[in-house]
Amino acid sequence: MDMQNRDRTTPDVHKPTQKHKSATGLDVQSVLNIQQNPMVLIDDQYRIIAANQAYQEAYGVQSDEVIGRCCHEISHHSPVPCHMRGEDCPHQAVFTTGEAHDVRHIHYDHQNHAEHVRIRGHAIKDQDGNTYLGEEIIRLPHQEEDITCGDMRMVGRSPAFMKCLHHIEMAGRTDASILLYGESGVGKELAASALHQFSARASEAFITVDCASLPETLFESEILGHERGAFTGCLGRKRGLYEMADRGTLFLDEVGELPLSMQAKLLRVLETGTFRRLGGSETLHADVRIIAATNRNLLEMAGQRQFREDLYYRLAAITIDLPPLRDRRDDIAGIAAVLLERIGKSWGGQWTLSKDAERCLFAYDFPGNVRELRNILQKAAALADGPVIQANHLNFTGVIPAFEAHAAASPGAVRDFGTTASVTRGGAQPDDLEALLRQYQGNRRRVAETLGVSERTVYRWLRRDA
Ligand SMILES: Nc1ncnc2c1ncn2[C@@H]1O[C@H](COP(=O)(O)OP(=O)(O)OP(=O)(O)O)[C@@H](O)[C@H]1O
Repeated sequence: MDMQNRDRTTPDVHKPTQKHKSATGLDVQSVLNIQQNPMVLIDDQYRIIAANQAYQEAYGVQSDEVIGRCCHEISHHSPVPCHMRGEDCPHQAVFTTGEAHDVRHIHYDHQNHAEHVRIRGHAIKDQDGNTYLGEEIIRLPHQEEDITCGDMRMVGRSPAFMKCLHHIEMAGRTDASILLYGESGVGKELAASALHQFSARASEAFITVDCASLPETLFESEILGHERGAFTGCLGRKRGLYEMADRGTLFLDEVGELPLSMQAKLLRVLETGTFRRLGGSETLHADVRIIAATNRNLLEMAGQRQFREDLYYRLAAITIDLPPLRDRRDDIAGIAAVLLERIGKSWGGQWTLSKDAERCLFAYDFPGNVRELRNILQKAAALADGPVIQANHLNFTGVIPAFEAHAAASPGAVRDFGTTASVTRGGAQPDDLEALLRQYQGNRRRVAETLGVSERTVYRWLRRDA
């Protein structure tokens, strides 16, 4: 907290340490001091009752400067509790359920520097039965702030993203199957890789199966492998992707695109962990953790008999939703900066965004999410005649960014491409693919219908572009 700038009008509440001491017969301060991590005790009105020595040292404050102040004022510099700003609030959780609650937050120190922290909230009772929140704050080293997957970083600081990151971190530590939900380009593959990084399998293989582009005829040989001579033209023995993921993770991307016949075969393998290579007689076993991703509602598909319900439950022990970029606009500038850094490295240049360009991006709805942001930035960097990208370098291909739309009194207006877009049946990718995706809010099925091609073809075009 910025102690210099703190709100001096905050009511001077009772000094609860004394009250608490007499109720429990213990000196709360010295009990908290045993804890090596920063720790605070908070009452049901969000007021800090006590802060341990580690907390005072970490945040450069004296305990009498924080006692009686609201926790959200101190750690978030916010006049309202964090759940009112869309965050996962340990105070709300502990006082509602009485259960311990872990979250990942961004806190601000006394110099207003943001830092990533993990918070463990515990319910603590006094002798009169009153509940308090004991909050242990685990400060994350700088390098753990963004999750790194190879040379990629999962960037974001918005409440929605922090919530999602926390779920990824927690779920990653289990060995359960995980189903990632999210629109196209939202970062599902990156999240799958982060889940693997968090798991005990991190040093083993992470194998991706692109379910949308895997031809039905090759499913068995690709997933299960084959023996020499298993089919015409098959010269050697090959291990399948499932076997290659042994002791590691198999990521089933776009699992909703799997035809029913393949779903049955996949389920059989996942249920038993055993398989036979095509043309082989030996039963083999692999220990594989499954992560799957989709942008489709698999339960709805199950209702329409397009997806096997038993496979759904096998895949979705834990489900994690990845929020679309328009629901975490505060992340746009940070992600754009990282993407421009990446573009600069691979193209040998350096680009930044002008304030106007940043505002423009902030106002845009990004139906294609982070992938679309990356494409827009690539085009802008190519168009810019200097190191600064201006608003007029950003090409939104027919979609009016919300702030311009407000001026035009037609928010979110989209150019109507109708069904007359330059249709390509199966061959080269049509020029209007991106525009159609925007028009249909990333719904690839509708784009495919409009273009008269299969969803898989649309998917393949997108992958080629990625
Ligand atoms: N939080 C993020 N920070 C930085 N880059 C990101 C983030 N999320 C996604 N990206 C980048 O955006 C691009 C698209 O991400 P990714 O392929 O993981 O999306 P997806 O949801 O799997 O898409 P699809 O559904 O089309 O397969 C990638 O280049 C990825 O590195």
